[in-house]
Amino acid sequence: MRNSESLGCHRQIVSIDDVFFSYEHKTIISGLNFSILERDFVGLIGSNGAGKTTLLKMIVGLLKPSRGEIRLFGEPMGQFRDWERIGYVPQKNALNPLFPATVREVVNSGLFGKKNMFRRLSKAELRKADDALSAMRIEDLADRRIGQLSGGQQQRVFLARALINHPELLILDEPTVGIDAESQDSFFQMIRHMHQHHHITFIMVSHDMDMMKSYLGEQPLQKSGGLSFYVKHTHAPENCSETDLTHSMQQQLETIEILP
Ligand SMILES: Nc1ncnc2c1ncn2[C@@H]1O[C@H](COP(=O)(O)OP(=O)(O)OP(=O)(O)O)[C@@H](O)[C@H]1O
Repeated sequence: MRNSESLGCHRQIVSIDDVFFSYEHKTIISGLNFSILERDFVGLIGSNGAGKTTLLKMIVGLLKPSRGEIRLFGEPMGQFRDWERIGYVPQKNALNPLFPATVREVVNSGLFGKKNMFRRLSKAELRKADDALSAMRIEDLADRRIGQLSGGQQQRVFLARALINHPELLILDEPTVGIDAESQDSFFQMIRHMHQHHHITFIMVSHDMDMMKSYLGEQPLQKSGGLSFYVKHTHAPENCSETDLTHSMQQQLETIEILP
């Protein structure tokens, strides 16, 4: 784990403390320690089956560590309730063309969390949905069925869904699988822009070593089992206070406009 003395004024967004995870008797993650700081970009790399998705699922509370603790925004996972602060785009395969939901319905579903899916949306919520659609430049697809879109278009829809609550932490599990090289480039460009200008903290799993290394450096910051963590972290000015940073982040998020 990184030395907390060297962390400046950046808050810990995720801290993973001596975490183990097993499926039945097979140990997948063993004694993992890692901290993710505000505005870090963490690239998670590992071979098939190394445990990348398992780790992300633990961070978003879908799986529970067999041992050890994960804290989110300083709170133990069991007490954490602010799930709208986290956007998660799971690994996916292309949707069945018959999947009935429209793009707008999929994006809106990001607002519901654990609340009733069938309630009416308020005007403010509808505005948030419009903002997310236009940030991803998919307004013109709003009434199309998501199953009928290309892989790259579907990926934008899932990103819009994850962005609808203006998350502070965005977690992406292999977001460009099945997307052509040109669309992958523009996707990564968009992600980099969001990291640099909108101060979102990222955790991204990808098998695209070239992209990861070009943005995050040649060497991983840490290795654990089959997982390698490549990290780009931003340092705040020496004299900043936590209050200043949080305030400036809020201002950024209020005026979020994603694309360069
Ligand atoms: N529900 C499950 N029950 C039992 N074993 C599982 C389950 N889900 C995953 N595994 C196993 O756990 C290991 C880690 O899986 P995980 O999906 O985390 O790997 P990954 O690093 O994300 O791989 P990939 O790069 O292929 O997506 C694999 O060996 C997998 O077969």
